[in-house]
Amino acid sequence: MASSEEDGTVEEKENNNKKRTKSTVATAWLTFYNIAMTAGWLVLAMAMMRFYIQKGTHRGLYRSIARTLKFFQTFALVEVGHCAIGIVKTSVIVTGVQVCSRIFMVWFITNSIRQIQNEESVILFLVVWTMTEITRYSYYTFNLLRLLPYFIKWARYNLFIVLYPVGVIGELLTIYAALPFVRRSGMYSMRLPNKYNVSFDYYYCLIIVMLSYIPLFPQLYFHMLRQRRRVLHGEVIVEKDD
Ligand SMILES: CCCCCCCCCCCCC[C@@H](O)CC(=O)SCCNC(=O)CCNC(=O)[C@H](O)C(C)(C)COP(=O)(O)OP(=O)(O)OC[C@H]1O[C@@H](n2cnc3c(N)ncnc32)[C@H](O)[C@@H]1OP(=O)(O)O
Repeated sequence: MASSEEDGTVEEKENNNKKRTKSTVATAWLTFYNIAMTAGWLVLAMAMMRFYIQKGTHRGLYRSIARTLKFFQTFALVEVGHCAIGIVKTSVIVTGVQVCSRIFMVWFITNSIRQIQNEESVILFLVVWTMTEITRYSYYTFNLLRLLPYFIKWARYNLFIVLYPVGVIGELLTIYAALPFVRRSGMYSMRLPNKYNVSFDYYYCLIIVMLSYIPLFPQLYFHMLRQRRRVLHGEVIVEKDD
């Protein structure tokens, strides 16, 4: 009897130790990841400012930062993994929609269609994304290190109120500007007849993507408003599971 109780205690201790090791590894990884992402977006911010100060125009700005942007925005896919394995308490769906829509904007719109790279709307969403990500990743970093200054917390949970809709406007105007080029070039499209007997029109796909902002964006925005109430005003929010 005594020995089985002891066994139970040993097992519990082992489990607790395993959990502690896991959470130390997870915290170390997240700290490294968030520092790297803050640095990446700071590099982008500085590159954009330097370009604009030196050239006095936004023309050519996208090309000059394209590689760094593609790298850091694509690397954000790791965040979907963080949610999936449970090391951050965030919905896989909410994070997945946010990250995938950004990756789509970078790779399948801005990077693929040279003719729209100098649109003002591209600069609009780039500036907004950069401000958001510097704030967001530095918030996570300082939070993990338990050194969070109030102004970063305030910025994380207030700036999005304006930046989120402005970013969406920049993204939608960019996709809209891409439509005529996509229609004319027939890019990423498959017309019948072909050996797969499949037809796909990227032009209509982009229109569907634009329309999908109508149901999806409010969900992300209200999610952030709930997070804001929880973090800044201490409200207890019961979120539905994925
Ligand atoms: C394939 C084609 C797809 C086409 C789809 C088309 C539809 C698109 C509609 C979508 C439109 C999106 C537009 C968008 O791109 C525009 C912009 O971004 S504009 C710029 C403004 N943007 C923002 O402000 C972004 C706001 N969004 C986010 O912050 C995140 O993306 C979001 C996933 C929404 C964040 O939600 P989350 O639940 O993570 O909130 P919290 O930050 O409060 O975190 C909750 C807890 O998790 C901890 N956490 C999360 N991540 C980390 C991390 N990396 N390291 C450490 N800890 C982390 C966080 O600390 C919280 O923990 P605790 O509660 O303990 O404090």
